[in-house]
Amino acid sequence: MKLLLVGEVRDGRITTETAELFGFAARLKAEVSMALVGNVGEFPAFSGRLYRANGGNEYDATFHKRLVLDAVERERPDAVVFLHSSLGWDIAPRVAFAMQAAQVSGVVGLDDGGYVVESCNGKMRRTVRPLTSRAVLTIQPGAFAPVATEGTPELIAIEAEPDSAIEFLGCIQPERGIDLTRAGVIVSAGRGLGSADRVELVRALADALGGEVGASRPVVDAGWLERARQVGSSGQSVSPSLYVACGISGAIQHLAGMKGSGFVLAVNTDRDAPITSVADVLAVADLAEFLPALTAAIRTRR
Ligand SMILES: Cc1cc2nc3c(=O)[nH]c(=O)nc-3n(C[C@H](O)[C@H](O)[C@H](O)COP(=O)(O)OP(=O)(O)OC[C@H]3O[C@@H](n4cnc5c(N)ncnc54)[C@H](O)[C@@H]3O)c2cc1C
Repeated sequence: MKLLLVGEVRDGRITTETAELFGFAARLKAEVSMALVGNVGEFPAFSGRLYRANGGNEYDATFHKRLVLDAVERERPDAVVFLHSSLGWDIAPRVAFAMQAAQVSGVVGLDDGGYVVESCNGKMRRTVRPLTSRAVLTIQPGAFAPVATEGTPELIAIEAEPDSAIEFLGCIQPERGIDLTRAGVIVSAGRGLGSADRVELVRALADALGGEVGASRPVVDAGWLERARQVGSSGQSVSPSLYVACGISGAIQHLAGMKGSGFVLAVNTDRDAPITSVADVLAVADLAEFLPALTAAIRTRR
């Protein structure tokens, strides 16, 4: 199987998630080439063809799509693989349409010759198989472990007319108010809290442990905590020595941001919640009872 991986460049560097594309390819034992758009100082180490275009630092869907299609034309892969990122989910359908190829979005696993994708907001999984001879895939960050690759790629320039219907006006930098990446202890709030006032239970435990408060995305979307506290693929990636997940199911997008944690305590009423796959200890309990009891026990020992 031949895969054309579409790497990503941010701030002049290849993103760390790009290595997960190689992890996906390794699981399929596929032959790989890569397309890369943007000015970078160094290239990924692998043996294969690297189709690259300088410029294109300001994202433009039409231009990027044409560059990827130029690489597709030259490489003729069985599948084009993007990350399921804001770039991937914008360009992949355009490339799939141009190739008249099936598209499978947000792949989290491989099963029996098919691709596993999540549905119902991560509560279910489906396995699908493209019926076209070629396919376009996006893979969920965090789903495939990055692999170390080596070698020197053969560089091939790709080109396209920068002919767009959209003018780039500027970027808004995200708020960088709260840096969870350096926290030694993080106590994170999940939707299982049930209501905004229960955030205080999480905050009290974080204070008792001398740690920071984190959150899953629904908690942030509900406005219970600031967006800068979100942990996960579209939030911060953290690696504290202790991570306490309170009422968090363990969706792959959340695990992507916290699986580098040292010791993981999960508090959940569901003993089969996916968070058990990364938890060192699972307390099967109602957090409304468990968190105050744990906080009080820690305070008495200090
Ligand atoms: C493109 C994309 C990017 C995303 N990025 C992120 C991201 O960066 N971070 C992120 O977190 N999510 C992200 N998500 C959302 C993600 O898919 C999940 O929907 C989300 O992580 C679920 O949050 P949760 O675990 O808090 O809620 P749920 O999945 O609803 O889980 C709630 C948990 O609480 C437990 N529970 C309920 N009541 C109690 C109680 N009283 N006591 C104890 N436990 C209880 C339940 O058993 C359940 O396991 C993203 C989704 C997409 C599509």
